[in-house]
Amino acid sequence: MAESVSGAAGTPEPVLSVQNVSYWYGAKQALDDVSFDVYPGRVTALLGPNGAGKSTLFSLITRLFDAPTGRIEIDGKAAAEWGFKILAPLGVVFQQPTLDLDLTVRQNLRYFASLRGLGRKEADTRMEKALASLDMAERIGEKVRALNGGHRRRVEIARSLLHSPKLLLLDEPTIGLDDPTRDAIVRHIHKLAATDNIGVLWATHLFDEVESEDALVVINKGRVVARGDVAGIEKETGSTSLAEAFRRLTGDRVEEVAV
Ligand SMILES: Nc1ncnc2c1ncn2[C@@H]1O[C@H](COP(=O)(O)OP(=O)(O)OP(=O)(O)O)[C@@H](O)[C@H]1O
Repeated sequence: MAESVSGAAGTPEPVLSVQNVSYWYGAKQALDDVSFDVYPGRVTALLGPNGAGKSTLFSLITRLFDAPTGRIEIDGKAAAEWGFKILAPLGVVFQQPTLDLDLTVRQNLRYFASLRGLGRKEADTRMEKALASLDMAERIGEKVRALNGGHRRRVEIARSLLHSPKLLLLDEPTIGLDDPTRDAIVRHIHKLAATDNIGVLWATHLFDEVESEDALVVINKGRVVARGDVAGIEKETGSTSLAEAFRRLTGDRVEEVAV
């Protein structure tokens, strides 16, 4: 299998590098020798069915869990080198919403900004910009409880961007959203990756959220079963669509694919 999702001359350094990571919950192995890189300015889709190990991987990258084997580097440095600043380069949107429903959008974002050490003036400027880019500027004074699911997700995405992260981690961010809202979020994140040069790791089990220009890591039962670009993976699996490739790769007879 190729060693990285890209490899062309002039490729920038990865903003996230996951190298030979395995993880066990007691006797149950959740990840088995997982390796891949995420590059700035591009979305890397981490595609896998339920139970594949995507959330476990996110917990390791964000240091909720310690990886007993392998190495994870963010912006060229392992956790020990980052020390207490480990979360500085990371923006995270978890699967479960974490906004305070009884606070306004502004209060939620200000609270998070102060946790990240941003001053009030700078926080307000950044929050207005992030909300405007998500078409949410006029909702800033509303309580989160009054927003629908799609708008709450947009607020969470805006919050994850306040401190200008280099790496954005999204764990199934469109769960429970209708198709138009889902499409809008997918489009926005792709645009954001390119314009702000952010490396995005997007975990999903929905292959239609993957765009043709994305880097792709397919994970199944804790193992990376394909890694590369979408067209290459379709070709290597003898498939005419990503849906077909995904079915082949995550069916009972899983084979490794080098692209
Ligand atoms: N706390 C835990 N204790 C034991 N096994 C666990 C625990 N959490 C997850 N697992 C198992 O580890 C494997 C990977 O789970 P994980 O939640 O990382 O997958 P996932 O791809 O994120 O799936 P989902 O989208 O359903 O959350 C699964 O087999 C799951 O049952």
